[in-house]
Amino acid sequence: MTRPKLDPTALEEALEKLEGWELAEDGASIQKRFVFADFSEAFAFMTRAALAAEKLNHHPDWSNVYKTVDVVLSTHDADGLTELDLKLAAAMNRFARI
Ligand SMILES: C[C@H](O)[C@H](O)[C@H]1CNC2=NC(N)=NC(=O)C2=N1
Repeated sequence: MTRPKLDPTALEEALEKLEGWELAEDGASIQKRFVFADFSEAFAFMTRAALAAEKLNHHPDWSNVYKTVDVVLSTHDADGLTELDLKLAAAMNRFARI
């Protein structure tokens, strides 16, 4: 099911509450760099995030180098940002704090 794109005001408000997330240069995705204590912590985060992504049927574009995970979220089906990106971003912030 494709969700509607967020309007710019709703997006701005949501981003204020999502610590560390910012609008990417393309304006159609949000991004955050997570830096962990070591690779093991980074990979544990990715495992949790991957399970949450599967549950939401909404998947991150991400890369991992050692203890750093760079994440870009967008809704490819909608060519932009939807509620699903905010949900996954919030879940990732929770997992990064465990
Ligand atoms: C067919 C399947 O439901 C879709 O391709 C889903 C899968 N995961 C997805 N993930 C993301 N980030 N955006 C999508 O549009 C998307 N679509």
